[in-house]
Amino acid sequence: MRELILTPTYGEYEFRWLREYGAVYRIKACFGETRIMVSDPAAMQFILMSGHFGTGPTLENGARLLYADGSVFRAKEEEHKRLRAVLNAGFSAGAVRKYLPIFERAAHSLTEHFEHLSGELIDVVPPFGRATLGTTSEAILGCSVDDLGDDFITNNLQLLSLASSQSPSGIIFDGLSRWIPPSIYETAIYLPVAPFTILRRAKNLAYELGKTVVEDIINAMRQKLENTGGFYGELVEQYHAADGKRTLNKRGIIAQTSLILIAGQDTTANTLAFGLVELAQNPGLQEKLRIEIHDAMSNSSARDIAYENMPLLNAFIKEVLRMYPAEVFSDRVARQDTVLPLSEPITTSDGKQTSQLPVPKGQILMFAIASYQRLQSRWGEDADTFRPSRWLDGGGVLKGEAMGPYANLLTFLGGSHTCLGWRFALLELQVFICELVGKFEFSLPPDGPARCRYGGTVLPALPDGKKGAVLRVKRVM
Ligand code: HEM
Repeated sequence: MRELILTPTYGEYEFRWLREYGAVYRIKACFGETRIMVSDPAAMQFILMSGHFGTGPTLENGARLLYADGSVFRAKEEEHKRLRAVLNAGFSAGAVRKYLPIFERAAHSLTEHFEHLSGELIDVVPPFGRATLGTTSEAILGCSVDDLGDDFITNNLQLLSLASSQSPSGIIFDGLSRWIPPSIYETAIYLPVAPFTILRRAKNLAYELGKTVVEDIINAMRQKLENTGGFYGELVEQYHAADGKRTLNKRGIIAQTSLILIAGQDTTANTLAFGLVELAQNPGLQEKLRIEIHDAMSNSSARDIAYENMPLLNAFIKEVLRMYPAEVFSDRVARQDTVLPLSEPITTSDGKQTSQLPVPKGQILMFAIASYQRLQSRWGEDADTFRPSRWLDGGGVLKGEAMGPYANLLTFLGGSHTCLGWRFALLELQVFICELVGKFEFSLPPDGPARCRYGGTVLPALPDGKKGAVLRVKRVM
């Protein structure tokens, strides 16, 4: 686990193990436990779709500390299906398209921020994080990032910094936590130590925010005032109009707040930052993309840009999502004795070849998304190279069965817990990239590009290891 998580650059060992041992192999975890790293496509599909696997202890415990009971992430089986059915309405293609003005306003604010600093070196990660927090909050809760209040923003920054810190003791605590009963684990949040104080406060602030938003919407409805409550406004209206079966009550709506704000923030902001770092390393690609953006803008008003008809933009986004999946791995646990089907046979430790791997109940697997997205059998010999043109010339993509909701990638997972906000993130990335690359040139700082390191998700890191990506930003239009 140390080699997997604590390396200065993410994947130093993992991608070597992938080439050496293939798409299924064992790694050592804490206290003698062995986990199975899985990036074989057939096995991953089975893990997602068979119902034989549940979320593993790391993800489950993390969610207990971060997200409210009643949030869609923590819900299981029928309750999860019910919540998804209600929440999907705010994240469908049509719903997300309605958020376009919100994304555009946020993109313009970034332009205003950057143009004052034109020619300077800027850490782009903090403004991106604030922008993505703002779009989610405006689209879903109907309130701007300023409405969230100083306490919320301060705690949000502390929370993200906490999530991005990794240490050997953290790995040991995680290994131990497997044996701690959930009820006891949940009370850990009341321990008087700094990390738990931040987590406790984050949960409380999100609850208070959700409660205020929902109560304001209800009051506005009573007074027959305009409902400006974003998707929460629609949910409250639905609840009052319907019999309650396919809707969420006040408590159910409030419970989604911490999850939705966190899930949509750093994931999207870091993806954007990684994308710009790649462009800064490849000025030719950056210029080609800028030309495509200027062409699209000159042929239509900003509001009518057909983002889906911009081949290089979309190839670029797919390649960023392939190389920098926020959730590089995720733990899963076998709910029963089962057998994993494999796309390619493996050689077991006793020298036998097999296309099926028996997995006993309780075994923890590492669902290795980053490795899957570097499989040479699926993406070609140059799977480790950032090359957006692979999506244009058709070489090295779409081999084998369909995976995930988008572009055969597992960046947004797949199966019943597929990222609720994947269309939201995609349109937001399209809008932000068009605005920023259309107007600014991004180049590298003297000390080179940000690294990619693990901190709960993968994140861009400065030479001292802190989260950040410094770029020289120069206005070009
Ligand atoms: C590039 C950006 C994003 C990436 C890479 C991403 C990735 C993911 C992944 C991998 C999961 C599954 C986690 C697991 O079960 O192991 C997930 C779940 C989720 N995501 Fe995203 N996400 C992104 C943006 C967003 C946005 C913008 C939102 C909302 C505004 C969002 C909301 C959610 C929610 C609510 C879930 C839980 C779904 C469920 O359990 O049914 N995500 N995301």
